[in-house]
Amino acid sequence: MIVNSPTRDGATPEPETIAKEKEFGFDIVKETKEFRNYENSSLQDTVSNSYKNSHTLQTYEYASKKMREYSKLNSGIKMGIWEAAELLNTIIDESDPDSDIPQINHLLQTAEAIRKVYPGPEYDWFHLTGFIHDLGKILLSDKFNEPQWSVVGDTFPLGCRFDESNIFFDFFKGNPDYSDSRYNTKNGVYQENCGLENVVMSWGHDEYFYQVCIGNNSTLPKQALYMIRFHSFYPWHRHDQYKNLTNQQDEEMLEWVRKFNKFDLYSKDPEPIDVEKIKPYYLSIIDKYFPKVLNW
Ligand SMILES: OC1[C@H](O)C(O)[C@H](O)[C@@H](O)[C@@H]1O
Ligand SMILES: [Fe+2]
Ligand SMILES: [Fe+2]
Repeated sequence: MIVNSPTRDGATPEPETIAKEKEFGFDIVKETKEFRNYENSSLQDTVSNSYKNSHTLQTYEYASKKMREYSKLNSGIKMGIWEAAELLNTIIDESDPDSDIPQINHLLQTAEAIRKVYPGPEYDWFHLTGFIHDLGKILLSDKFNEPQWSVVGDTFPLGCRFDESNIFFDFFKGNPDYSDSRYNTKNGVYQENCGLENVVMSWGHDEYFYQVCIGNNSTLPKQALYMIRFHSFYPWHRHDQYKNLTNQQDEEMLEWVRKFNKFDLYSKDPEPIDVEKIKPYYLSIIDKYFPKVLNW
C-alpha cells in the first residue's frame, strides 16, 4: 500500500520518498496476513483479555477523571526522555498481537524505520516522534502501576456511541456507558464536528504522553503531537469513522497520523536493535525538542 506522503508543509511528495517507502516494503499483503491479527494469533488469549477489560471498564467518567488527574503532571516524578525510555526495557504490552519483546525495541525500530525513509535533518522531529510515541506506557511501570487496560490498546471516543469498527466491539456491551442514554447516541455529549481536542478518548498511553509533551512545553510540531495523541485511534485513521466529531484541523492532520501508522506497525520485528549505537543521535534530538528534565 503506497499512501500519498505529503512533505512537512503539505506539498506533493518527492518521487524519491515514494520509492523509498516501496523499497522499505509497506505492502497491504503483509498488513492483512501478518499484522493486527485479532482472531487467532499465538497471543490471542492475552490480547482478548486485555480488550475485554478495557472495553468494559473504560467509561466516560473514568477517562475524564484520569485525564484531570494526570494532566496536572504532579506525580512528583522528574526525569528526562531517555530515562523514561529505559523504563520501558522490561515492559510488555499485552494488547499487542504483533510483539512480545520489551517496548524500547519497538520505539527504536519505529524511529529507525522513519529515518530510513525520511533521512533529512528537516525530519528530525519525525524520527523523534517515532522514538517517543509509546513512552506513555511507563504508566505500566512500578512508578505508576496502572493496569494494562488503562494504558494500552486501540483508543476510542467516550461519551458517544461505540462504533462497530472498533476491534472486539462486542466487549463494549458490558460497558455501563453502552446502555446509558446520555452516551449512546451518535453525537452523545458532543456538538457535531466539535474537534477531537474536545473529545474524551479512552484513557491510555497516547493521551497521557500528549499531556506530558504539552505540559513540559515541548517544541515538537503539530503533526508530531497528533501522531502521539491519536496513533491508536484506528477507527478514525484506518476506518474513517467518527467523522461527526472531527473538525478541519483533524482532517488536515489525518494524513500525517496515517503516514506515521505505517512505521509504527510494519517496523515490528523480533530482532532487537543495537541501542548503544544509535543512542547519541537520539539524545541530540531529544535535547532540541524537550527540556532536560520533565514533570510526569
Ligand atoms: O498504539 C497501540 C499500541 O501501542 C499497542 O501496542 C497496541 O496493541 C495497539 O492496539 C495500539 O493501537
Ligand atoms: Fe501506541
Ligand atoms: Fe507503537
